[in-house]
Amino acid sequence: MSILRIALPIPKRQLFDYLAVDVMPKIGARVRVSFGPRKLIGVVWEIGQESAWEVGKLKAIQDIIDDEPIFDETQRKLCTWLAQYYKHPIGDVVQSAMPVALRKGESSLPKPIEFYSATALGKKTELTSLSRAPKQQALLSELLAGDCLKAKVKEQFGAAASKALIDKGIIEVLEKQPSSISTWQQSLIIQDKPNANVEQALAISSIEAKLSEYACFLLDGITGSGKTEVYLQAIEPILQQGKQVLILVPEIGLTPQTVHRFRYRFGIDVGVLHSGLTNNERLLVWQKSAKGQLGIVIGTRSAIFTPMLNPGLLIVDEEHDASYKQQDGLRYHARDLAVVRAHAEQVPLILGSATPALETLNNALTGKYHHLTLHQRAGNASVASQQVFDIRQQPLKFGIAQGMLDRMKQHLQQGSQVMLFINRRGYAPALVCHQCGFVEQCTRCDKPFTLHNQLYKLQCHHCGNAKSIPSSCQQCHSTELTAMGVGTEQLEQGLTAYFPEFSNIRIDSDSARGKSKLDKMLSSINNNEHQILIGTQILSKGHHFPNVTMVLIMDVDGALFSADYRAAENLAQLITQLAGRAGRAEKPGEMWLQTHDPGHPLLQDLINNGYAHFAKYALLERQHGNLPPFTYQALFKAQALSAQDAHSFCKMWRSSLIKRQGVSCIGPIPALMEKRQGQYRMQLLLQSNQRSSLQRALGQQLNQIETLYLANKVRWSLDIDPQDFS
Ligand SMILES: Nc1ncnc2c1ncn2[C@@H]1O[C@H](COP(=O)(O)OP(=O)(O)OP(=O)(O)O)[C@@H](O)[C@H]1O
Ligand SMILES: [Zn+2]
Repeated sequence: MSILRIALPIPKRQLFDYLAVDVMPKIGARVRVSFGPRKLIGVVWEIGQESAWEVGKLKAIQDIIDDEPIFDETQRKLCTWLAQYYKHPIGDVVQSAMPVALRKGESSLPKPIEFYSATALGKKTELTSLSRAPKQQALLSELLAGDCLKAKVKEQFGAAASKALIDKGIIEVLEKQPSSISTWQQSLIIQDKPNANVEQALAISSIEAKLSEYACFLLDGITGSGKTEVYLQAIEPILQQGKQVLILVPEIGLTPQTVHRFRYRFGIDVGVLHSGLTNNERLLVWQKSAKGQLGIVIGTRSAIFTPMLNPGLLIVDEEHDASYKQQDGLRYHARDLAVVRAHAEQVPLILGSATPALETLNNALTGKYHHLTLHQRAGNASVASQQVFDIRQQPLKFGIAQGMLDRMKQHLQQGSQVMLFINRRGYAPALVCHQCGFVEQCTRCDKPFTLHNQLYKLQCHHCGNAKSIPSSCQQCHSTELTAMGVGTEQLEQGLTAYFPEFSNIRIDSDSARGKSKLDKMLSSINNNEHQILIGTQILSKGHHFPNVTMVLIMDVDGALFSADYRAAENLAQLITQLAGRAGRAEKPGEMWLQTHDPGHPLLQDLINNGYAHFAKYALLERQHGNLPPFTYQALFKAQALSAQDAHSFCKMWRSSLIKRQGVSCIGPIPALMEKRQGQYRMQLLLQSNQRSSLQRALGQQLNQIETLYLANKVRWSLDIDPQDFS
């Protein structure tokens, strides 16, 4: 008898056996089953002849949702790899790989697509009669030239204009079946393609030589060197063959400008996937891509799961970016999964960055990846100069030294924009009592509260805990409470008063909440509406602001003394990316870095010799220190209300590990952030020179972990290739 092995959304590392009724579902299709008192949606993962359970007691599935598989063979391979490599329950992996709408049981078949069309009345309507409603007039004029997608109309003309015309009976909504829509292959064009420079041309031809097989390229090009142009020209022959391209970008790099560049060059619709979409919008891109109806799909991390009928090429832009690693649940790295996927699909993969991750760079230097380099800025731009500014013993105004304010003034007066980077949002990182020195702390995390003057609140940036600003000190009751340190809000306030003639804009996760808000802010910068740009990480990468000539990094000294071995790499990437925002067009640019430690070897090396030089030495250091990428790590984390419980749990787990030669285990030790949200956090770090030994040591014993004493008091997780030790 055939047994269906089904991946169910249950946190167990196993498949569940069921029987079919009448019709056999296909492997990779969704089915509904009852599981205890619950009804669940699962995916048929295997069909076998035997079961470890008594066949007579197996339940039959309730019904079949998909006639055709929604997971093809490659996707199933990827999920199986993810479950094995990250030691994660297969059912949960399969859930992560599916759009939310499919998890909920929605049909996987595309819905009819809605269009606006001019009615008979509309066709007779004079455009001039709408001259007092310019948006309606423009919309009707567009529709008189041909029908238009509902979503596109909403984006271009707004919902009000279309509603008004519908109410007047001038336009109507029509439905068409997706199959009747012309394919993108027919509308493919090549528009405004610049001539590649020599380095770009070399990179493009190396990629073109491997278009029909697996090959991984590191496109290692300095900021502004025209990596995106290399992607565009490398994609061209792929699209001309009718094949599809999947492009991953970091969370903060997916701007309308990026999408526009691809859409404009090829004149085709581009599928876009990001966290701001509704479940149905996501599903639609997924369906279209699976049916081959999209030539290009661009998206953030989870877009790596998008199925493609005719895959041709994968690209991971800014491959070093931390947002590619998921930090909860299935802790996968989308860049690494892209390598596995490219291999499974036998297509090439391009990893692009001005500041490659040391892992990736090592793979390129050892010949595992093809190393393509771009050393020069594209067009007429020159590389920005980089300097440190010694702020020891200098009075600071809202965190800035006078010398730097003078420098800013020169740039501003020449009509350029100046960008300031500060990694602390809010008004000030702490509120201190001037009398007794007491610092207001979050009791759940034992860390200082950040002062937010605009919200009139103290907020914990680790757990979100907030309270109103106290009027007196808890300890000595003095009312002299002072803000210590500088955050984005204070900087904005200070600069507004100091440079009243120039407009400034603050971009951080407080001010730019919501996708469209950030997009608006970015275009207002490009329109030169603001001269001073103040921002956190959000401003650091991927943006092309041609008029920025000076970048000032306020303070990164904290990162120079971090306990995390990746801190140096991350800091070097941040500084290089920030410097890369200056002087991207005709006007030359400069980057200044304020520091109390101007002679610090890392800063000196970076500034004098550049990222590539820094990275080579950092790799040597990692090698001597026996650290990744020369060793492989897994981090076991446990947290509980009592530090003792978390500690004991780690110890128990440690003793259950399969002893293997060459695998070391450090801990239990407290996490870098020992307490968070009222929970004490302990860690065990496993390390080995061989990936396979580490994988084997982790073995199967995770299955038994739930049976450990304390399992109900401790929350635990396992992070393979951890990036974050906090
Ligand atoms: N061959 C070329 N000729 C003329 N202009 C070019 C060429 N290649 C790229 N450019 C222009 O140079 C600018 C920078 O290119 P692009 O954005 O592709 O660089 P990038 O390497 O992706 O940048 P970053 O990594 O800093 O985000 C863009 O305005 C682009 O249009
Ligand atoms: Zn907190």
